[in-house]
Amino acid sequence: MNSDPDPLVTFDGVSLGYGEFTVLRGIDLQVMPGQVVAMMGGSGSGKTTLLRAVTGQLAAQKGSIHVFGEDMARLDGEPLRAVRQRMGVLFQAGALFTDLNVFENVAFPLREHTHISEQQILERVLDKLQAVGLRHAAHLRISEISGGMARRVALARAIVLEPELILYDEPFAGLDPISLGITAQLIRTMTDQLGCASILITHDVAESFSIVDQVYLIGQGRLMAHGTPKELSASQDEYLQQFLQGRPDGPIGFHYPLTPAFERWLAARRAA
Ligand SMILES: Nc1ncnc2c1ncn2[C@@H]1O[C@H](COP(=O)(O)OP(=O)(O)OP(=O)(O)O)[C@@H](O)[C@H]1O
Repeated sequence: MNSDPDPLVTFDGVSLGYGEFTVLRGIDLQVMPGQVVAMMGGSGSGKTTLLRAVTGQLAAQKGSIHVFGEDMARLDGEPLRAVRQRMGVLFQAGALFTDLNVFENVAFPLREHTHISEQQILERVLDKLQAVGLRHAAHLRISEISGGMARRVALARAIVLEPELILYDEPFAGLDPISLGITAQLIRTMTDQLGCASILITHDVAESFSIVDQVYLIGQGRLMAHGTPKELSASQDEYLQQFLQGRPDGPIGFHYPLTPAFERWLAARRAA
């Protein structure tokens, strides 16, 4: 009997981009149940683009993407919605509803997507708020909580449907060192408690390396490195070391790449 679990996400030779612009080429990756995986790379390297491909907002230009065993290129309408419902997504801004209190914000997906009773909603929401340390803040208005607390409410909302996969877009951005450490630990414990997998986009090497199982580093339009934090830290690769140490000079470029679209725009401007 083969007891290996199936991957939740598989990219096989994937190219991604917008129109004629290809951002990433030849991406192979796998996310297994129980794993926390970091997608890292410089600004504009394509991390958010990768996340959009996982949610099915962006189709592969080449190669194949499977999520929960489903070929994303073949899904739309109701089957695509069903796949998305198995994911929790935590966007950078968090986007809480300011006219609802903490409890109602977290209850929102349950009211939208399930038919469970008010009593069950109450228990489920309090349980998730407990997990992020905010059970006793359930009654507060969004204007009454801090930015760091708002992130945790957004996290509780992202997990309230008990997803099999959670996607985090820069969960550490703008957090003070303590909130940052708490958020990182929460991502790890949420993943372990729910038995799901988590993918996080981040620039934060120290914090993410302390909690993730796998790191994918993208740059120069491709996958530059992949491995455990320990493997990557031990690598002698110049690009990787520049990224990990945050050095300004090295093979990582600062300039946005030249594209035919820019050349056409400039030619038109000059001709005007
Ligand atoms: N909707 C879009 N249409 C066209 N180009 C886009 C679109 N979204 C992103 N891009 C381009 O794709 C490239 C990758 O962008 P992406 O947002 O994935 O980068 P990122 O790694 O998440 O960056 P950052 O860390 O700065 O948020 C950039 O060059 C960007 O200009």
